[in-house]
Amino acid sequence: MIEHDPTKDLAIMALSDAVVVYPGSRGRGGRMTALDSVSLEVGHRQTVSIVGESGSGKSTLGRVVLGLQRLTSGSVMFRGQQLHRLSKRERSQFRREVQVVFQDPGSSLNPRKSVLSSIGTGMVINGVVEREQATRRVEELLEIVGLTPARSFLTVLPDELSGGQKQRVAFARAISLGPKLIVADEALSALDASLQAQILVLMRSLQEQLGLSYLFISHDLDTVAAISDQICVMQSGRVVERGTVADVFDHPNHDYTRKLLDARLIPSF
Ligand SMILES: Nc1ncnc2c1ncn2[C@@H]1O[C@H](COP(=O)(O)OP(=O)(O)OP(=O)(O)O)[C@@H](O)[C@H]1O
Repeated sequence: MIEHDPTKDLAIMALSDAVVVYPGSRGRGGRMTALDSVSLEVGHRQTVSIVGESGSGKSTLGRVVLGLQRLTSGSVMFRGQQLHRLSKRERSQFRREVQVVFQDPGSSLNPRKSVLSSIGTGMVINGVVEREQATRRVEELLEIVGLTPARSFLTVLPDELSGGQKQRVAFARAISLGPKLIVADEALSALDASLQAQILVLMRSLQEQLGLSYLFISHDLDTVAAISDQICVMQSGRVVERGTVADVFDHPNHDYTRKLLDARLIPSF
């Protein structure tokens, strides 16, 4: 008989009335409420997108979910447990299971480290593979993210890769520790439209193959529409609208959402 695993029913990540107040906003003095009573859940194999203009609190939310920013009040739960109360063992599980891909892989990949080292070192340190198996496993990961022939990429340095290839390496590294959730913080924003489409295809395929969830942070409604199960629209630290792609695009309730939707119809020159 297959035993029921109760942790499977819990959201991977759940924020409840999350508030982050920065003590002084950069250079201007005074307090800045970057997150204001934000509640949201990311379920298994779900993509929840956070969209909003610059300064709306998206990256702060991403940092909270990654355990890099403490809440002023409210709670953040990882698999049903308060993030700041995890035991040492649970915290290391959290660090493996929640990964991030940033906008600029050029800055998150060490320019002096080969692709093999960038991906393999973390796996060996975290005990995911033995050192002797690392090369073979990195080759498998490179194949999964579409960098083939994988062997030809092992000794390559980040500067020798195109923007799209760097982002594929960033995803290979993110999946190397067996994550449940990837925070993609403007992960497509530095790419042109055709590369964005390719990375979106990759993200969906990784989601299907590995059962991943995504917290997808973006200012671009078009990429958000292509991948989301749920969209949260943020303004001034608050979630002002949430719903499926159809809800938000076809029946926006909030003026700010309508403004974002209208803005994307204006061609940029
Ligand atoms: N460490 C900090 N100290 C003080 N204020 C901060 C800090 N980090 C962010 N802020 C402020 O908090 C607000 C939210 O910032 P945040 O970076 O989360 O927004 P964002 O939507 O991700 O914007 P962007 O897309 O420009 O990164 C902004 O007004 C920002 O200036």
